[in-house]
Amino acid sequence: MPNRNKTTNDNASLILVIDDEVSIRKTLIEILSFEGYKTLEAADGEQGLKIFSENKCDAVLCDIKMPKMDGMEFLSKALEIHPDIPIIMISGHGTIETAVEAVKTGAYDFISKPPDLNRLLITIKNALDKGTLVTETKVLKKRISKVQDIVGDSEPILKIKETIDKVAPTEARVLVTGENGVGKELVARWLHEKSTRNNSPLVEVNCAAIPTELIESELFGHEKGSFTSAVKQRIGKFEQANGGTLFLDEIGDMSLSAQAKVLRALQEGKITRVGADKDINVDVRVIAATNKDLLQEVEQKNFRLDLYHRLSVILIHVPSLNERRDDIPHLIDTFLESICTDYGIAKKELMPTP
Ligand SMILES: Nc1ncnc2c1ncn2[C@@H]1O[C@H](COP(=O)(O)OP(=O)(O)OP(=O)(O)O)[C@@H](O)[C@H]1O
Repeated sequence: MPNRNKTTNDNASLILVIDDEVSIRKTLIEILSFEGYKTLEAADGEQGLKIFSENKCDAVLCDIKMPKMDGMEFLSKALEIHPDIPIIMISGHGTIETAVEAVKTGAYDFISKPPDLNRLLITIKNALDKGTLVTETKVLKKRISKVQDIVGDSEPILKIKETIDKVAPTEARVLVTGENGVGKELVARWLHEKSTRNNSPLVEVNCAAIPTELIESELFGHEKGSFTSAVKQRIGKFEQANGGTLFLDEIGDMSLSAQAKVLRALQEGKITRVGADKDINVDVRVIAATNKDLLQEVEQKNFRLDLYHRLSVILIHVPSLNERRDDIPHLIDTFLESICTDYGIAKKELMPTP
């Protein structure tokens, strides 16, 4: 259990103190607790490593000379588990050179024994600030990073990647089919990313999520006053995607009247805002996706055959995981790693149930 001081709050940073000298360890714990930090303690590197790997520490203070596992060994093992958690070495007489070596290996800094209070607290504060910055940078990088990889090396996935590489740079429209969650949107994103349109926007419309009466205005925009709630002029998704790619997700759920207008936009490269009398030229590549069997929808007169032909110049079917079970371990591994990175914890391993 972490030691708690009455000024400690739940958001306080957790610091692990590893030192075999009880008096030094207790003093450090007392100072840190007094400053409002949460603390954990260990009497040697081995115990320290166990605690380190089981808890989400924010920083570590680690002595160099210790029984069982010394500070240097702890450092290299801890860096393998959590390379971003700052580790501050505590060096006694005769271990300064080793402490310098530790910093070269990856320790954040070192302080000398007996620790000077101000130097100790400043070093800890700087280390914690650095740790926070590293985590924030990682999260931000991930957020702005390009499209997530399509994970999997099953035959169908390799074939899909090959098709993406081949058709992305062309202007061909693509219809992506497959069950919910199989990665259709990911395929659409890669088609855009690898196209010459990738400096222009990829605009996404979930056709199933928009009420039928609003879909036309959503896609083509409207003029002020064209219907009761049209209080100002609005640009539609086709115009927003001009020069780029429009991803029409769940196209099988689009109303027949909207389908007719989308067909015209595809045939003529022109759209008309709802309530307007003039056409606007648009240069948009359309990628559509559906979990429905569109040809069956055509038979049932829910989907226009001419639109189907326009959209399905290239067909990419993404099979369900049930049909490509070999990809499951890769996906688990990827998601586990991504979640653990987000939470700043060591990567967990999943074992099959015995
Ligand atoms: N092969 C894959 N590699 C990596 N991530 C994947 C893969 N397949 C699916 N995902 C992830 O699963 C989630 C669902 O994928 P996505 O939205 O692309 O599926 P979808 O087929 O478009 O789903 P829906 O039919 O519900 O719109 C996303 O977070 C996506 O990144």
